[in-house]
Amino acid sequence: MVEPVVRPFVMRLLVAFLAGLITATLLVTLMVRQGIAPSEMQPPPVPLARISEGSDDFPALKNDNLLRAARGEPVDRVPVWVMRQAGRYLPEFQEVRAKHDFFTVCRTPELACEVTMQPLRRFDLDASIIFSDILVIPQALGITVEMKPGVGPVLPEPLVGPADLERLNQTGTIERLKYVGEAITMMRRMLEGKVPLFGFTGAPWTLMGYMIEGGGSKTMSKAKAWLTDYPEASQKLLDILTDQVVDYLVMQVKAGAQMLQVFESSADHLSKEQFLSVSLPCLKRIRVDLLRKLADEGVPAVPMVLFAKGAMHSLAEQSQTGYEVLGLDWTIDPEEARKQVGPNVTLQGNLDPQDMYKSPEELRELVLTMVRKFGKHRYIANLGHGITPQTPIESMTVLVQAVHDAL
Ligand SMILES: Cc1c2[nH]c(c1CCC(=O)O)Cc1[nH]c(c(CCC(=O)O)c1C)Cc1[nH]c(c(CCC(=O)O)c1C)Cc1[nH]c(c(C)c1CCC(=O)O)C2
Repeated sequence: MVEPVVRPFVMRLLVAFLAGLITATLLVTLMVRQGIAPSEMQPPPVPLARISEGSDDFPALKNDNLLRAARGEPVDRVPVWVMRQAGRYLPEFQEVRAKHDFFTVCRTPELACEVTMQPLRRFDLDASIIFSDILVIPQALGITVEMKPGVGPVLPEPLVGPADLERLNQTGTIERLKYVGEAITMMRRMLEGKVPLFGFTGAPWTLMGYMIEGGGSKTMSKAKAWLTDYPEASQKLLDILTDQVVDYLVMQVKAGAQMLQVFESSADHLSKEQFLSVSLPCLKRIRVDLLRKLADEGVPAVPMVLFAKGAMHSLAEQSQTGYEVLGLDWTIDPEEARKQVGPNVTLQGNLDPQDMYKSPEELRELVLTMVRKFGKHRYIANLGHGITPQTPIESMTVLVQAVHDAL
C-alpha cells in the first residue's frame, strides 16, 4: 500500500512517465512514416579521428609521428616499426620462449607485455605491436592450434568439408579473447605514452587458409579447392570470420589499441580476380562495420593499415577501401605504388626482409634510397614482410637509424 502522503508524488511520477512514453511513440511513428529507420537516429560516424592520444585513462602520447603519418599530417621524422619486431631474432625473446609455451605467452598479459616491450628497449622504434598471433581467432572458435618449434602453427583437426562449419563455436568468442584486451590495456600503461600501440588481426581469407590447410601451406590447394568446390560454404566461413574480426577489433580499440593492422598474409595465393572477389569484400566490410560499431558505442575510430601480401596488383582497388594506410611487400617500387594509390593514402613498407642480411653499409644505403623514394609525407617505414629469425640484431639498429637519418 502507498502511504497517503506520498500518493500525490507517485501520481506525478506516473503522469510524467506516461507523457514521456507517448512522446517517444509519436516520434518513432512520425519517423517510420517519413521512412527514417530508428537505427538511423544514431550519431553520424566519428570522423577519423583525433584518437585518444592522451585519453583520460592512459598516459599522454609523446611520439605521435606514426599516427600523424597515417592521417596525412606533417611528421618530425619518418616513423618506423617492423612486422614481427618481437620475435625469435631477439635472445631475450628466446629466453621467455624457453620457459613458456607460445600461446601461454599470448594468454598471460604480463608475459605478452614483456615480449612486446623487448624490441622497444633496444631500438628507437616509433610504434609497438601487441604480442599475439593471428591464429587466436580460429582457436577461440574452437579449432585446436599448436605452435610447433621449427614447424610453425599446426591445426591437427582442420576443416575438411562444409559440415565442419558446425564445429565452429561462434558464441562467446570475443569473451574467450579478452586476454588480448587485457594485454593491450596493460601495455598502454607500461608504454607511458612512449609510442603508439598497434592491435592486429588476421584477415578472413588468411585465417580460412590456415583452418582448412591445417597449418602453413606452400600452395593453399585445399583452401583454394573450397572456393571452387564449396562456394556457399566458403562464403559462409568468410562471413563468420569477418563478423568475428570486426568484434575482435572493436574489443581491441576499446581496450586501448591506437592503430590497427589487418594481415592478409596469404593474398599471394589468389589471382587478381580472386583477390577482388574473395578477399577484398571482407576487408571492406571489416572497415565499414568496425567504424559503424565504434560510432554506435561512441568510441573514437583509430587509423587502420591493410597489408595484403602479394596483392600489389590491386593497389588502386585497395586505395578505395577507406583504410588510411596500405602495407606494401617488397615486390613493388615505391614510386610505382604511389602512382597507383594517389596522394590520399599513406604507404607502409617495404624493404625485402632478406636485405637485413646484407652488410651494415649496404643495408644503410638500401634504406636511405627506399625512404627517399617514398618521401617524408604519408609514409611509414617497415619491411615488406615479417623479420626473419636469423636476422642479425645489428641490422635493426642500422635500419631504424637510416630511416631517421634519411630526410
Ligand atoms: C601468418 C601470420 C601468423 N602470425 C602472424 C601472421 C601475419 C604476419 C605474417 O604474415 O608474418 C602475425 C603475428 N605473429 C606474431 C606477431 C607478434 C607481433 C609482432 O611483433 O609483430 C604477429 C603480428 C608473433 C609470432 N608468431 C609466431 C612466432 C614465432 C613462434 C615461436 O616463438 O615459436 C611469433 C614471434 C609463430 C607463427 N605464427 C604464424 C606463423 C606462420 C608462425 C610460424 C612462422 C614464423 O615464426 O614466422 C601465423
